[in-house]
Amino acid sequence: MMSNHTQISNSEQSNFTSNLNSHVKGLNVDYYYHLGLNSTFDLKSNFGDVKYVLMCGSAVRAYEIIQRVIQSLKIRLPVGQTLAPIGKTERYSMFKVGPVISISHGMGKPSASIMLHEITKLLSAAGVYDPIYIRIGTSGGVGIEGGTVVIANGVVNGLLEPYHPVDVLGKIINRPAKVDLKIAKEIYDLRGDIPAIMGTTMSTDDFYEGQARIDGAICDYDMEDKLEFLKRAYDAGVRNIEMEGNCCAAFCTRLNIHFVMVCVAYLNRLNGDGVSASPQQLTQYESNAITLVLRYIQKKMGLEPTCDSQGEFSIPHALHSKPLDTAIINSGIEQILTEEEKVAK
Ligand SMILES: O=P(O)(O)O[C@@H]1C[C@H](O)[C@@H](CO)O1
Ligand SMILES: O=c1cc[nH]c(=O)[nH]1
Repeated sequence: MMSNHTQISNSEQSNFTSNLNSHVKGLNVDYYYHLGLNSTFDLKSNFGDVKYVLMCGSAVRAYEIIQRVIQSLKIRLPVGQTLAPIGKTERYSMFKVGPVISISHGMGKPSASIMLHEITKLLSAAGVYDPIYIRIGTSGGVGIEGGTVVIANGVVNGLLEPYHPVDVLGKIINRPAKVDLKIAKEIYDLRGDIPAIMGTTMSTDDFYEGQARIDGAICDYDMEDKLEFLKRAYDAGVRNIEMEGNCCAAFCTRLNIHFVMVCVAYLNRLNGDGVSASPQQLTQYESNAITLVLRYIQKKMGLEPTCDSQGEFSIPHALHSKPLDTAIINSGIEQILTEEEKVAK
């Protein structure tokens, strides 16, 4: 069932800079404080060629994504150079190769919103004209199986409304949250062997009560209430639930920036709440969403799509999950052993 909230936003080419806060233009120095950068850096030569801004919650995934970008766009780093995050990394991790930025936004809308303000001002100062922002996330599926990628054709908040409410000067502004349907459809058409659907994504303010889980530390409803809500969401077109999409969509809609969201489902929330898939499975699930986006970028850059659904690079599982019994203290330095290393010992 298609969403009631399916909407098209954004023109073919968008000069988002003309929509930007005019106060910023009057600043001597603009500080992108949480990125650890400011407008006195040579932004034009370092960021002027950016076209794609890939966003995700986790810093580890941002690194994985940029590694996969390097491979799929066949970019060769200058000999002797390795990839390093740009700016400071306490809050976000940002990487750039060619026309692609991969940046983490942390968990939840407040964190995502700060990153969006700062990266967008930075790109504007760098002279970037028409960027495409793509959130590559994880989510809980509603009526779909783990591993299925949902390309959002609409975004709603936890009240099932197609807005992102923002508190400004003591009042709530309900900003419309739209996705670029043309790009979303183009990505969907590249799904090939990857299980993918288009559907509405619900963005909540919380992982537990906000997503109708019954396994949080607080829960004032029962299983029947939970399923009633999830079924109501399903009937409204919702196919997955995450925590940043409506904020990103509303931000981009307000500035006329192309925005799409590609989130893999970790589980079917109609069957349970706990994320019980193995680290290997979760890596593969995340890879599905990354692969789809890389296929799109390859196509736009006139390259043969080379990404198979297994991914060409994956995070060592040890980075995803560090079982307690594999952590040892060695001369004061904590080491995490992989299964292979344990066997070797
Ligand atoms: O991009 P990620 O995987 O961080 O997106 C979802 C929404 C929350 O940030 C987080 C909750 O587990 O995952
Ligand atoms: O159920 C889930 C899984 C990942 N991220 C979410 O926000 N919810």
